[in-house]
Amino acid sequence: MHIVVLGAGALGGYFGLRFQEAGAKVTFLVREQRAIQLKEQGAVIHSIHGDYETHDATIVTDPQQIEDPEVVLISVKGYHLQGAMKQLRVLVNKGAYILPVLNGIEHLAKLQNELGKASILGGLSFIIATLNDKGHVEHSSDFHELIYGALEPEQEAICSKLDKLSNSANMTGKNSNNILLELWKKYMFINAFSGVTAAVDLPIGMIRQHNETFHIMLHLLSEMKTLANIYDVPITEQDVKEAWDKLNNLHDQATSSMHQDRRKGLTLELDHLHGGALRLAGAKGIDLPYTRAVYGMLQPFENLT
Ligand SMILES: NC(=O)C1=CN([C@@H]2O[C@H](COP(=O)(O)OP(=O)(O)OC[C@H]3O[C@@H](n4cnc5c(N)ncnc54)[C@H](OP(=O)(O)O)[C@@H]3O)[C@@H](O)[C@H]2O)C=CC1
Ligand SMILES: CC(C)(CO)C(=O)C(=O)O
Repeated sequence: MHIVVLGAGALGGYFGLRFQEAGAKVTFLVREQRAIQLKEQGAVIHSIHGDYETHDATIVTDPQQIEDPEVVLISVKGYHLQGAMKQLRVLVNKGAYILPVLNGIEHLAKLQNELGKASILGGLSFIIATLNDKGHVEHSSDFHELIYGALEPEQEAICSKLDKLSNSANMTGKNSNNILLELWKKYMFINAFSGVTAAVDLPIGMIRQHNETFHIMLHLLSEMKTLANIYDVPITEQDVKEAWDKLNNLHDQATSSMHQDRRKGLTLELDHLHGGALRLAGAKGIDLPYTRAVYGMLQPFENLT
């Protein structure tokens, strides 16, 4: 199977290399600086599930060079999605399906509108990974789950093929028959987890020691449930409870990619995540006060670079 990874950062680097390790053909479509770094430093995963390293990854900067792409795993940050659209269009025209694994929800409609519904699969991931100063992937969670699923019936065959590959790789793969619901559950979770960890600049363990602070996460979960329900996505109280249990059980040092970005002074995905939720709420005439407050607290840190 030929997988193209567009956005060979923490997430794309991790899953792309796991696919390569499992024997798939993988092409990393990157920008110039990242191409230089990957060629100089190698493509490397450090992980509690086993390290992997290669110095002969296929790295290209021009999508025209890619032949017979089957699935494009796109793992850029929300604020870079529009900039990648031209490259994606070239790959769709060559017959590829697009598997976005960004957090959030707004990107799905954007991709479907620009590239057509038939080409866009649903996808998300549970993993805690970041790039170190050599551009190597540092994976620190015991989970490394990639979830994908058909948004249109004719996409089921490619999802099955991807599932077979994922299940032979060093990762947890899941072919979901309700990927939209999974996406919204993840969106609910991430807005609570990333919002508070990034706003107070602390990992989950310290937050749990302060009841009032920790409970802001519960309010955020609840607002995201309300929003999902307004959009006819049947997130239940049980789903909120499961997300809350998860927040209670993460290891003390666990934190969000948005918080890691804040620590590094990088641009935050704030507009894509919390901003997106506020836009969706506004379109239905409701407000999300906790989400708005977290959004306001994080805005000064959104674009420091
Ligand atoms: N990291 C994590 O643990 C998790 C992240 N996520 C989500 O996954 C998504 C990606 O996050 P993450 O991997 O952490 O982000 P990173 O910043 O580590 O990686 C994003 C990569 O995208 C590249 N990129 C941006 N635009 C383009 C382009 N036009 N062409 C080629 N490459 C491009 C960047 O390259 P360049 O170096 O050129 O800027 C960068 O390497 C986000 O939506 C995040 O919320 C979800 C679950 C967990
Ligand atoms: C919550 C987590 C760590 C799960 O994958 C995540 O998606 C993120 O921080 O971006």
